[in-house]
Parts: sequence; C-alpha cells; structure tokens
Amino acid sequence: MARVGVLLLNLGGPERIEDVGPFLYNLFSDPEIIRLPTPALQKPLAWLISTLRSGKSKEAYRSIGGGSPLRRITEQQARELQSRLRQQGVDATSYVAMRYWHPFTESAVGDIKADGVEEVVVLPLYPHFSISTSGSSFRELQRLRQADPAFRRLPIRCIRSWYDHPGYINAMAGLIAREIGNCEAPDSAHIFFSAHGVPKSYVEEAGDPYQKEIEACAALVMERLEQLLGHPNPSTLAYQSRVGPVEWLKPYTEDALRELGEQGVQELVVVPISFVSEHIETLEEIDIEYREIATEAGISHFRRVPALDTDATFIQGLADLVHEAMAGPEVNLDMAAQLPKKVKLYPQDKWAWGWNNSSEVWNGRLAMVGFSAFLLELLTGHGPLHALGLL
Ligand SMILES: C=CC1=C(C)c2cc3[nH]c(cc4nc(cc5[nH]c(cc1n2)c(C)c5CCC(=O)O)C(CCC(=O)O)=C4C)c(C)c3C=C
Ligand SMILES: [Fe+2]
Ligand SMILES: [Fe+2]
Repeated sequence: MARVGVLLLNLGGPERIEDVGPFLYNLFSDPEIIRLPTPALQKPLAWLISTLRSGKSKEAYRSIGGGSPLRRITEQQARELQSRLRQQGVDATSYVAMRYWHPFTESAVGDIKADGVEEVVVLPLYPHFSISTSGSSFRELQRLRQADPAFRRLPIRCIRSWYDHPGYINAMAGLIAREIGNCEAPDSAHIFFSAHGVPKSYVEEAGDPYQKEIEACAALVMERLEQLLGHPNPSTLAYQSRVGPVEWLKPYTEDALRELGEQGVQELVVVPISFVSEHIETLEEIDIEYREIATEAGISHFRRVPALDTDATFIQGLADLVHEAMAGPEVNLDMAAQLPKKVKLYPQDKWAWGWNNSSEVWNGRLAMVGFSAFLLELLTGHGPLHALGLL
C-alpha cells in the first residue's frame, strides 16, 4: 500500500498580536490578493498597506483573545482526518500548509519529503475555488514543485473545489437545522448566508468561479435543509469582509442586514458559508460587528451557526474526498488552478491609443511611480516637493 500524504491548504492566521503586522505583510505581498500592473511595487505597497491596517486588525484579534485559532483548529481537523483515513485502511499522513503564516507551505513540503511519502493528495480547506485562496496556494505549490525535483517526482492529485460534495452539504444543513431547532419561530427564521467577499473584478474580469460556486452551494444547502426540516425557510446570501476602496461582490453583509431589519425580520440564523473553521471573520466580524448592526436594525434574535471545525459528518466528507481523488486520475497543480475563461488577468503591455486597457495600465503605472516617489520623499525628507517648499 502506497504511503499517501494528504496536504491540507489554508490561509493561516497570526497566533499572537506581534504576528499581525508580518502576517498582513505576507498577505498583501501576494499578487493574487492585490494585483498590481508593476510587480516591483508589490512589496513597498504591501509594507504600506500592512502598516496602515495593522492597528485595526490588532484590535480585532485582541477582541478574540489575542490571536487566531485557525492553526489549532486546522491541525485538529488534520489529525481527525488522518485517523479516519487510517481506520479505513489508507496509509495516510496529513500535513497542514498555510499560505501566509506558520506552518508555511514550504515546511509542509519539507515534512512530506522527509517522511518518504509516495503520493500526494492536495485538499484545500476552502470548499469554493477562488483565485485569492485555493488558486494562490496552488500557485505557491507549483513554484515549490518547479524548484524541487524530488517534490516534482511525487504523483499528485489536487482537489480543486468541493462546494457541492454531499458530505459537506449534509454537514452544513445538519448544523443549520440544529440552530433552527433553537429558534422561537423555526418556520419563519430567516437564514442568512454570509460568504467571504472578493473584489468584483476577480469574477468579472479574471473569471474567478467563486461567486457561482457560492450561489450553487447555498442553493444545495437550502434544498437539503428543507428535506431535513420539512418546510422551506426564507434565505438571503450576502458577502462580508470587504477590504480597500474597490467594489466587492454585493450585496454587502452590513447592507443586507439593514434591509432585512427594515423589512421587519425578527429572527436571523447567520451561516458562515465559505469558512470551515472558526476564525477572525466568524468570531469578531459576525459575532461582534454584524450582531451590533443587526440589533440596531431591529433584528431581535441574532443566532450564528458554528463553523464545521471537527464535525463528524464533515470529517467523513473530507475522507470521502480523499478516497475519490485517490481512485481518480492524477490532477496536477496547473489543472487545479485553471480558470474557466482567460480574461485580463495580467493587463496587456502593448501600447494602443485611446481610453482603453492599455492606457489604463499606463495611467496606473505612472500613478504608482508618482505615489512611490511621494512616499520616498515623505520617508527621507528630501526631494522635489521639499525643494519647491510644498512639503
Ligand atoms: C473563503 C475565504 C477567504 C477569501 C475568499 C478571502 C479573500 C480575501 N481576503 C482578503 C484580506 C484579508 N483576509 C484576512 C484574513 C483571512 N481571510 C480568510 C479567508 C478568505 N479570504 C481567512 C481564513 C483569514 C484568516 C483569519 C484568521 O483567523 O486569522 C485578513 C486579515 C484579517 C483582517 O485584517 O481582516 C485580510 C486583510 C482579501 C483582500 C481577499 C481577496 C482578494
Ligand atoms: Fe481574507
Ligand atoms: Fe475581516
């Protein structure tokens, strides 16, 4: 029997307050999170944004006990999945690969090689594919594989997304049904799916399938829930956690909550749909910020369905996914990261006159150069603006 390494991908989170700044710097250094036309500006901008954001982020992490529980929960999921697979006769060892904090992807790959694993199943702990999450981790793994012949030789089977897998859908519907059971009026409780957002351009310009997968997933969960409860409930899907000035997927969670309040909704059951573990966005953003907004909007009963964490049906669902991947063909990282349509992922370089893609790119580049020069002058205290007496 082959020794199988099950590589679980996740985002990672700061474990202590001092980690918040460096964690944010790693996150914003990733071109899959902020896409700049000029790669040389990625690191300076990551430094600037992480410095500006870290106060707000630190406050949020302080309010949930000083750090993210993501590593602890992901490692627990990994242990439970490993023992489930071993009980089912698979010689499996699970590994956790975080994208922006410890244990980093590189160290998980080092452990896989040291343990003499013979084949790898890559399982993102994101049910829905997004360029910014699974896509980014697949690319990171691709870079490591290209640089390392020993890793490249290992057969690899990647699971791209699993938003419609019965194990996951059943587990989600089961948790929601339990929460509905605690409601004052179970038949009319409003189910509110709050998914993590992404910038709208990811979907409309880069062809990110994330929104489609979220919508299909919410519909499947509602279908299964109706079977479990024996009645339909009203539902809403909205997107949370917007960062920065650009437009993200809509409706935004805060706006949808206010609208439901205006419509007279009294009892809300919030479902964190794109997350499979508790973390800052569930514990702080939903439980504290959105609860406050909902209460102000007149929603008197605000309940939140817990994240799946180590729910037994969910862990069995993950084990099924691994079995199915092992029985199927090799799926390499390129295949897993592929987008359905190639739109303007990296903007064109060729110059063309007029108000078009190319002029937008050059406007962007010139603005970035100007902005960096301004930043440099602010930091050093020397430059043309000082010479002119403007700074
Ligand atoms: C499906 C899940 C996620 C998507 C999609 C996603 C996209 C995305 N996120 C940011 C910016 C930030 N994300 C942060 C933390 C964070 N995000 C996710 C999940 C998704 N992100 C997780 C699991 C975590 C870690 C949470 C923890 O407990 O530590 C943060 C840091 C926290 C904060 O300051 O709010 C930022 C910033 C962008 C820009 C983006 C899409 C482009
Ligand atoms: Fe995020
Ligand atoms: Fe957030």
